[in-house]
Amino acid sequence: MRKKVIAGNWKMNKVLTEAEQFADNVTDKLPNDDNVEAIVCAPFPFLPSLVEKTKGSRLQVGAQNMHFEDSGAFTGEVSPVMLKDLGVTYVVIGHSERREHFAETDQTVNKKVHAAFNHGLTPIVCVGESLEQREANQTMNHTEQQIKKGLEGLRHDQVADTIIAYEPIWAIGTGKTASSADANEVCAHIRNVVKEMTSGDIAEQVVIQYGGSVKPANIDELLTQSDIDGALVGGASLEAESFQQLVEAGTT
Ligand SMILES: O=C[C@H](O)COP(=O)(O)O
Repeated sequence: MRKKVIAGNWKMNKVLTEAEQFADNVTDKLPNDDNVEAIVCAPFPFLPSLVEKTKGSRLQVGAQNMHFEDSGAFTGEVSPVMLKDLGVTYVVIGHSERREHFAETDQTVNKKVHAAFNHGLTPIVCVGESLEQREANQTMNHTEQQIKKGLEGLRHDQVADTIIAYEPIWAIGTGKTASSADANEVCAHIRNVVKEMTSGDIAEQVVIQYGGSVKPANIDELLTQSDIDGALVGGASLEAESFQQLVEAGTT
């Protein structure tokens, strides 16, 4: 059985004291269940403090982006070496907001995914279609291309360890969730693409999350779907109580 992975993506929210308060409220309340992984992907300035505060707890800490180079003249960027050195374990790569506002491409996603594995970080790779693409029936083809290009050149064991987040862009922060059946159909397609790229065994191991207006009220139904193994959650991950409820849902 694949474990459930519930990851909060705080995006550009909170100040340090709020981030620390969240950790203080959540760390000792998470379910003691190996079948669910709880991750919070926070802005860079909060990472050292969150890593410190979550030590020995079930809450893992992730970054929301990184550069693919180890070091160099890249003003304003953060490298995988820096994240690893801090004790960060996960990193979101290729979120649609980075693709839209910061010129992230499948090629940079691929370089970052390789860099993550080279430094012992687990990538959470985001894919998903726009409303226009969905209406033009391009959802399956678009997500397939994003997976093939984003994961190109990985060893099979690395593909197995990759977390894929399917996030239809039109469902992010809009309150519109894909129906659980529609979300599952795309996640199943993504698993099939992984199977074509690797093997049936590897495809069965890959964790595929759904993201887009997930909240405590709708997560149960999403997680009952055959190919949805967790959630990447923005807005509803910001409050400790709501995040905790989302993680609890992963235990059922
Ligand atoms: O990374 C998270 C997604 O962009 C979803 O955000 P949301 O839960 O606020 O819709």
